[in-house]
Amino acid sequence: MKIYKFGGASVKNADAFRNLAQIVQTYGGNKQLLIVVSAMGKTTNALELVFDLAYTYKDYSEALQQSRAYHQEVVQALFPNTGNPVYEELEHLFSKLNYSLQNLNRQVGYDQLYDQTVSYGELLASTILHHFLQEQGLTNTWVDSRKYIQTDTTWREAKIDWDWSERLIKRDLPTILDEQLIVTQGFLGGTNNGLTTTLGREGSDFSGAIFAYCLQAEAMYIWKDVEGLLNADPKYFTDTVRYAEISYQETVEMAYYGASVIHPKTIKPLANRLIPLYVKSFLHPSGEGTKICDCRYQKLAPAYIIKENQCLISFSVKDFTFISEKNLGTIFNALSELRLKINLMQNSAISFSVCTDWNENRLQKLLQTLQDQFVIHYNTGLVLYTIKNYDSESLNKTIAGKEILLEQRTRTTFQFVCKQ
Ligand SMILES: Nc1ncnc2c1ncn2[C@@H]1O[C@H](COP(=O)(O)OP(=O)(O)O)[C@@H](O)[C@H]1O
Ligand SMILES: N[C@@H](CC(=O)OP(=O)(O)O)C(=O)O
Repeated sequence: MKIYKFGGASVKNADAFRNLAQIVQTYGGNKQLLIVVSAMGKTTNALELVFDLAYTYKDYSEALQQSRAYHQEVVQALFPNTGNPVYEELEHLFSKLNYSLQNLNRQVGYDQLYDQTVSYGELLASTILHHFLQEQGLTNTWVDSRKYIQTDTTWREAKIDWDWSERLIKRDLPTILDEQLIVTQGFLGGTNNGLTTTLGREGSDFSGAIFAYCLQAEAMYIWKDVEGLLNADPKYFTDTVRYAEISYQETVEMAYYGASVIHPKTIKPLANRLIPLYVKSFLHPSGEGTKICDCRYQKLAPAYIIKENQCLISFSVKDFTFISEKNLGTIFNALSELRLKINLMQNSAISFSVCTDWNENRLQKLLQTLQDQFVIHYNTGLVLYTIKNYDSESLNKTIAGKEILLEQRTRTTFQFVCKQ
């Protein structure tokens, strides 16, 4: 069996849904295929905004109505028969969402309520897709991924209970797949007492990999708006090269450094069971794409990765003693507690610097926690550049004209932080 994962761009409007159905029809077959779908377009961002307004007692009705109208417009274009059950299900989901926004139990905290809200994006998209494929003669079962991907309660970044999820998935899904397709949601998990969790932003690729791992799929395909895994993001670079084949290890490093085409957690479950991952274009589905697998090759074209919106924080001890392992332990603990991920770090005799994603709220908390022990300076509005498999040409071309605040290199990887 295979996994197909379609992200927000693949379901951003009615034509995108039609194109998706065509891909499933042509390449996917009518069984032994599990389809993971994300929220339509930028719906998750829109729901984040709705939730923020509701949580802070502001009027969210217009923002929610915009999202509702967006979904209604797509449904009206896809289902000329207004008697189709999708209409009622869409209304039901929006009523439930509105009800829960009106009755937020703020005592449980922001993050838990966030998950109960933004998860509607995937519930809506998968409901529409289920009915649309059904209409196209692609018989399928809508599966609630929250009942199968079991997690802890680390809201917004839930940790998977692999054994339990595998047992549940293996118990129910293969029998369905023997007969027909499955449509399910990316990004979502569930706790053992029935609450919704999310797996981290852009986490639908990871959901696909979880299903692939548990079902021991023969392959997973992620359908994107690019020709495959390229050596740079075409939004920033013009002369990109597609990798025809690339290793799990190389890909996981690219994703970790910030190549946003694949969620960093996607590779491990696939690599553990040697399941190949294909990155394919939903715009040119017959194109070769990229195969990510356990492979060896001579030399890859340099890969350029950009991570924007970075913050460089430096900690110095107050009494000119050296930065010790004990100091570092204190800093790491605080960063970990606040879920501030280190993208790059460097230490000197009396100071230690880290580059993290910019998050004002978390940074303020970090300052509160550590300012008694360290002198802390920070710069915001920065970019982290990484060149993997660099050579002098790629390096000189990239650093030209940039004001570098910090740089680091190994034999294969060159990284630097500079102003935006
Ligand atoms: N190395 C890369 N190769 C290809 N695309 C990349 C790369 N790095 C970043 N991207 C970006 O990833 C985007 C596709 O990923 P994403 O928008 O997350 O897809 P979706 O949300 O539809 O799953 C592309 O449009 C491209 O701009
Ligand atoms: N909809 C979620 C999950 C996701 O992975 O989306 P996409 O596959 O479109 O990146 C988000 O935007 O975070």
